[in-house]
Amino acid sequence: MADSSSEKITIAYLGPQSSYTHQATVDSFEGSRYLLRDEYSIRDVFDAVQSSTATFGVVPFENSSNGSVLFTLDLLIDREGALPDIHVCGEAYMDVQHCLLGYISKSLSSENRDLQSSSSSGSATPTSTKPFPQEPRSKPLTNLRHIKRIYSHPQAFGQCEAFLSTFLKGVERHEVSSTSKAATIVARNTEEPGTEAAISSRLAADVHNLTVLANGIQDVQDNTTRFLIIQRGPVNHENQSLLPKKFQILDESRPKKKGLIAFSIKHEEQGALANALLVFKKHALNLTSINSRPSRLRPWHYTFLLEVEGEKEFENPDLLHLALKELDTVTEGNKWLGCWVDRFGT
Ligand SMILES: O=C(O)C(=O)C[C@]1(C(=O)O)C=C[C@@H](O)C=C1
Repeated sequence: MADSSSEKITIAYLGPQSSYTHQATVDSFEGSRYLLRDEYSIRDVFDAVQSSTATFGVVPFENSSNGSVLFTLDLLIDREGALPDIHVCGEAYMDVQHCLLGYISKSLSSENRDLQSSSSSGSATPTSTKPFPQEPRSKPLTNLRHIKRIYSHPQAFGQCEAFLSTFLKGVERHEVSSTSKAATIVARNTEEPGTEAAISSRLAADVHNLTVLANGIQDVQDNTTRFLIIQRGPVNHENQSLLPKKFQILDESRPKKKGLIAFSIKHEEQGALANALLVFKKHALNLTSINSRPSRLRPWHYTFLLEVEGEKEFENPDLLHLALKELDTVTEGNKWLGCWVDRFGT
């Protein structure tokens, strides 16, 4: 699995540099034996690992306040069969504190002592669908009246709703491939500086020379994103040595392991989903999350992505094999998508 072109082990991540995924990758793969390479999209990270141009990939998986990253779920489900060898071999958690980045408008700088824009009272506006809207956690550090467009990753927009609907209500939103991509777009617009802003990290402000117009703008203080590390081929004891020690499945300091499996069921059969879930109960694999995505085989038919945790099954491939064989009898099809060390709380 080592890259033939060099001695280094290539890690592909969702870039450009200073994305949250980049920061999670730097934290996970320390040391000179790793070469970190940014990719344009989550799909590109999967493709790089599937085609072995990278040994491992790092992608966002879910956020504690805004839920699953659908792009990643869909690529794991792999409806077109283009990513048959992708397996998850690790996870990483990162605290995500979003900032609004841009430029302070020169024409409004004299008004900046009045920190709230005149069009905002600083309170979220009640609507019929949200009669008691959440109040924003932070206030702008400067006047935001000059901002006409905001760029960010869809996940980040979802995590900053209260701030946006209070201080940047009605401002055009542009979804881009990552928060750091958003920062590069804003930094490159030299024609109308000040009219664009990005939701991105403090690190991105430093890297792209942007001003922090507001910080901590996410809806909840404790905002964590979980990232997955992916590799080509199944996770087994032999191919663990390329991973940093903290991710190696035999590291006894963290005995709890997690696993991921995709399956579909015959929806028309009564109890089909319950029967599939019972297999995991029987084999002492505790279910920790379940996601469903349209299978696109027929309308209203779903593929389920199930995350399980346990100890002995992962240590013993025969026991796991037994559980999967049993699952074969109650599902329409299933795929084991890897297992890894539980790193929650590290
Ligand atoms: O855009 C980035 O910086 C990313 O790394 C992606 C991503 C995500 O998809 O969840 C990662 C962390 C934050 O939750 C927001 C965006």
